[in-house]
Amino acid sequence: MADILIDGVSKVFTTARKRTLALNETSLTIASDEIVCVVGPSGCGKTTLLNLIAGFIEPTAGTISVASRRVEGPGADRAVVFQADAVFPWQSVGQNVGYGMRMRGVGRAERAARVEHYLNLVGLSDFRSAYPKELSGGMRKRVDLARAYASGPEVLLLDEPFGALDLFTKEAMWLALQGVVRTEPKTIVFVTHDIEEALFLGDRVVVMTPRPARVHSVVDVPFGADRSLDLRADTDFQALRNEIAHTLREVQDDAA
Ligand SMILES: Nc1ncnc2c1ncn2[C@@H]1O[C@H](COP(=O)(O)OP(=O)(O)OP(=O)(O)O)[C@@H](O)[C@H]1O
Repeated sequence: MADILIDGVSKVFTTARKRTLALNETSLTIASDEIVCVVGPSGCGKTTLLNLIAGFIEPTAGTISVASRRVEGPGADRAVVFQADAVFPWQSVGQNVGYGMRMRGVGRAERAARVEHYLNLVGLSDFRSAYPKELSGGMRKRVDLARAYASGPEVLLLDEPFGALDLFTKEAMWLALQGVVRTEPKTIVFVTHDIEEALFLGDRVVVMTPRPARVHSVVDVPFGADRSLDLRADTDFQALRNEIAHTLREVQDDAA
């Protein structure tokens, strides 16, 4: 059970020149194995929220707990995937996926089995010995995903992981992620600018206000676990997309 409790969290960044209130008393509860997608105006504080859950930075006020343990720094229970590839170019795909396990001292045989398992899950079994420069952007993203999974976290934190991919590759990644999550559910917080991506992947979509960010509203996504790309043509899907786009325009206008 890895639920996430974000309780009254504020974050102030202070530099020599200015003080920025990035998050303002934000509260949100995310259930174990739930996928919550976070959308909001650019610069509102979405990455800040993810970095706080990851434990890369500390809240100025409030607390975050994962599986009832207070977050006080990074931990093996949480893995992060960013937009930029995090693969090591000097390591093969298999070595990249096994990296976290090697660091934790997982034995060679178990490591090899788990690398195989996760490469299979993301459809990269044939590329175990390839090097990242031999892969497409989408394939490198699959390596990132397999590596995050293989490190054995309870929570996955994804910060616009598919933001740099073309539409077709992105769609393939939606299906790949959906497949992996179906096989091995995780608690996932997924930050994106793409409303369709949020609706396609999420159990709930959280709409943030402009900076300083708070949760503006939470949309329940009613499309079940097995979603095909055709879902986007569904009138209910389009109605929800329009509703979220409208809300985002509204919160931006209110702040202007
Ligand atoms: N380390 C930092 N030091 C100072 N200010 C920061 C720092 N990190 C973030 N900020 C500020 O906090 C605010 C929120 O930034 P954040 O990256 O969380 O927004 P975002 O919603 O993820 O943006 P985008 O959608 O453009 O990726 C911004 O005004 C940013 O300049």
